[in-house]
Amino acid sequence: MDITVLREEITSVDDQIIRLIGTRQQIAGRIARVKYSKEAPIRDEGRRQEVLEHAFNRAVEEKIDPRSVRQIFEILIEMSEERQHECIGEGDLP
Ligand SMILES: C=C(O[C@@H]1C=C(C(=O)O)C=C[C@H]1O)C(=O)O
Repeated sequence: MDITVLREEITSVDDQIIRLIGTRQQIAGRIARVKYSKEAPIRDEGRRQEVLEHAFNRAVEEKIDPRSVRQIFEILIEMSEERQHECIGEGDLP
């Protein structure tokens, strides 16, 4: 198999991952508005742990390194909390 074709496959998967991250961020923005209307804090430690545990367990099932997957999800959660702060006008991104 030609490496160029395989790299095109990887690029296609990367594009899907980025699109899904965008979708996750949009949903986070909608959650921010619900929290704002209820005066609830953006960070929910219990839910964070639930998301991280779910990602870890799914990675185990998929036979991919669960610790690395967990790290990726820690970054995704940070990004979504940042987005939520932006949505309710508390962000500090430039
Ligand atoms: C999206 C939420 O807000 C925050 C972000 C989370 C996430 O990105 O998965 C999880 C918990 C919260 O700290 C939520 O509360 O569900």
